[in-house]
Amino acid sequence: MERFYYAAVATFVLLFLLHLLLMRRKKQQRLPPGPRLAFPILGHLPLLKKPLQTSLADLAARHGPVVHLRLGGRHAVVIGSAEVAKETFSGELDVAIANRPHFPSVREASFDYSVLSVANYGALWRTMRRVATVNLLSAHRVNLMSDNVIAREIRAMVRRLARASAAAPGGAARVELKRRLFELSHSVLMEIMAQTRNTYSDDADEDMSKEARELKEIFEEIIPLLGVANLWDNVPLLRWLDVCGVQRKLTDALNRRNDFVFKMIDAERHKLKQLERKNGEGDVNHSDEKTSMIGVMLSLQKTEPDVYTDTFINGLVANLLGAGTETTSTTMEWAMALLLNHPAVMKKAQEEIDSNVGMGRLLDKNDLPHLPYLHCIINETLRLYPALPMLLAHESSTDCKIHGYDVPAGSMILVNAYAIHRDPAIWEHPEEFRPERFEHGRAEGKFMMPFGKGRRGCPGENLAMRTMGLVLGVLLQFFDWTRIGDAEVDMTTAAGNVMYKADPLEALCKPRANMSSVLQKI
Ligand code: HEM
Repeated sequence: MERFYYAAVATFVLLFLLHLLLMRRKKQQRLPPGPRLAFPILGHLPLLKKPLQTSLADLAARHGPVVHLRLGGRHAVVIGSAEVAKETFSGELDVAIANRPHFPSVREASFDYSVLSVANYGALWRTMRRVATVNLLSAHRVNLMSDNVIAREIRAMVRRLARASAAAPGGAARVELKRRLFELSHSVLMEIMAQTRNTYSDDADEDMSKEARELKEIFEEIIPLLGVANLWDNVPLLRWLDVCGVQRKLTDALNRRNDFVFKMIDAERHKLKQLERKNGEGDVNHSDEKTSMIGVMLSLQKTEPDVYTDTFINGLVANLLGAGTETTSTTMEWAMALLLNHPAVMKKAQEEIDSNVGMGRLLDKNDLPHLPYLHCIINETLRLYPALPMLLAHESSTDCKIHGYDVPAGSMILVNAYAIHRDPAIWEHPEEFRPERFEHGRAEGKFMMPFGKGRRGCPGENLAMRTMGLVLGVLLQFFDWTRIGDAEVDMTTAAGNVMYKADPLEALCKPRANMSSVLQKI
């Protein structure tokens, strides 16, 4: 009994000393400044308004370029200036903040955090990143894809728009640009992943292959559920009670997504086997333009089956489709909205295309380097409306220092790209759409980060820039676009991780008179 008594006292004293040590360490820490008022359990969460990027920009205006918050039980550090962002994404600090925060809803959607965009910095992430950047999204593969997969989808879109215009009164069709651009981006990525149009010999005039449409519908179910699940990420009670059956619905939709992608992998495997039987195994080139991304990964599976499992392939396919579709289509939607509100800019871009490409053929990838003004329009759109205004959240794996402040291990790092791109100290008239600010290298040295920076920066930048250049270029080359009615397009942003336009964009589209002969041939 006496022994038990001494052991209990010793444990108590030890715990007390440990507590004192931790408190002392905490006092010694120099955390970044932040709001004093914090709520029990929720911390500063109730102070954050939507959209998050403007609410956090307001906090930065009060507390400075590095702000400390408590979000639920986590430390969070918000970076709001180009200078601090540059420092954060370089050298050792870039490594120290290269993890991703883990949330229960993300775990459900990501095979236990084993997909590229949410995996922690480590061996698995490195393998996925290498496969994505070297084998799937490299400049070489993007070049190969531009002439076939991407060009084919763009031609189909031009044909559909021309038909819709021909059938419309006055030859000008009312077009839901948001939906069209989303479907085009999704379809391009689906074709890159699995070439479903070829496999299932769909009518090339259909908006999307049967598979692309089905997967799009599953994604459309999952995304709002993840939005609702954000709440239970911070309030576990809601998760345990499974309010409104969100958990059940999410699990069901994710299972269907996984089954669907596994079926796509099987179909691609079957296609490759047939090809190998026909041509002899050694004679099938897995890196040519005809091989889909799934095909490339299946060839890697042959040499390293333990690494490139079907689950690995499934995770990467779902991740790239999810990460690439909304971002690319939303950026193009913003670009078209800006052009509709600035007809002189649209005209200047059309004149550039007419004089460099001519009127006898469809613009292609080789024309893009000769269309600098189009490039300026895309850059200016990315500056004003970065699709991921807060990037993706990072997490520090060790204690580190940002801008002289202590950042404890496990802190969430949020970077306000939206605020950085609109900093009046760097950009003249930052709220205005002025593509000319990028002309003749005028913006050289000015810091922008629409694709993030450092190790976790976007691996799809090449593909996104190529797709956006080709799609916007062709839309301007073939059609005149006008607003519906006299009012300016409303540029209000919706709340969310992706910066959507609150009102889906619609416009009137009419084939340009001098392009009719080329239109017949497409
Ligand atoms: C305009 C289009 C796009 C924009 C603005 C964009 C932007 C971004 C940003 C800001 C990040 C986060 C960077 C960070 O956390 O520091 C990111 C990550 C990522 N993006 Fe993109 N992206 C675009 C298109 C694409 C495309 C087409 C793909 C692939 C098909 C893609 C795949 C990814 C992946 C896999 C990640 C996670 C990388 C990692 O965690 O290592 N993105 N993107």
